[in-house]
Amino acid sequence: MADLTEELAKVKGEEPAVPSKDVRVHPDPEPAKGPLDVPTGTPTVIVDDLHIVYRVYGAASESEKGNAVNAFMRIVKRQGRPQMKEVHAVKGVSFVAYHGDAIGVVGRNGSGKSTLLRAIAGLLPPHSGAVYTDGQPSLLGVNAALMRELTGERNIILGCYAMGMTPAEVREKYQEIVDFSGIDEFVQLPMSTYSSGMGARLRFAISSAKTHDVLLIDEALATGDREFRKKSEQRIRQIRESAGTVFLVAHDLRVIQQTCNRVIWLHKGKIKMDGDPKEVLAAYTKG
Ligand SMILES: Nc1ncnc2c1ncn2[C@@H]1O[C@H](COP(=O)(O)OP(=O)(O)OP(=O)(O)O)[C@@H](O)[C@H]1O
Repeated sequence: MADLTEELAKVKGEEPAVPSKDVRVHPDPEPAKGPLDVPTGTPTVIVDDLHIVYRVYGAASESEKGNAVNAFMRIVKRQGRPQMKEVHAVKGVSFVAYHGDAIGVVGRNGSGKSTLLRAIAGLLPPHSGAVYTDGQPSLLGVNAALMRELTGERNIILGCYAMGMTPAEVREKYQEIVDFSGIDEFVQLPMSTYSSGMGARLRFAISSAKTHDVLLIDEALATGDREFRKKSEQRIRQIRESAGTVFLVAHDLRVIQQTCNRVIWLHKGKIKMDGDPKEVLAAYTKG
């Protein structure tokens, strides 16, 4: 900890302030009734007829895929492979998320879940349509991008700064992050020595140490063990209770069932179902 204090003092050049609490003001006047009540607050995320299209340059089009004649003709005609392929990953998705919502996003591989989350985080521009958010959305694993060659300790400090915390807040949260991640003495070692599960746990611990308006979690809990999953679910509930909004992509439907009050089922880039977790997950598992 002495190391950390020095680090902080060096960076800021100031005396530690009284630990500050993360004070947030929400326009939602309605108090949360309980951890799993369906909220009726004000919207935090509005997705309006969103379309996301990836452009892949140099990709083979359907008609020339694996076709030796086409490849030969291209060589004869001295054509390179200038084709541009478009992947229409999200096709006209619309929904509104509210304060206190924890929304599970399910769907088969390639159905557009990660693309949707990245678009809500503002990392992908809409081809058409729009995403409106109240507050800063944070995509877990990107906003707190960690550096493999640095120690866990330094990554915690940098990750917290990257999320906009003050030195006082970093100092206040540091031990809690280490304890939550369960990486113990590994915190002093470079992240390159961590297992993927340890890295994922540290990322989740850092990202969720801050109260987020909109927290987007993409499969980040998948590599954790049972105990860590339980802790993470508890943490997600806390975020919900403080009236943040959580989006959770997970292939493990139990995690979604236990954490979310609403589920969106994406199928080939479109919403197939949006509603109560029990109903949506029952329909999804049926086929
Ligand atoms: N960077 C990219 N460039 C081109 N196409 C992409 C890119 N990322 C994703 N895609 C395509 O967009 C579609 C949706 O992908 P996406 O990763 O959002 O699906 P997903 O539901 O999250 O899948 P998974 O469950 O496998 O993680 C897929 O057809 C995928 O091939």
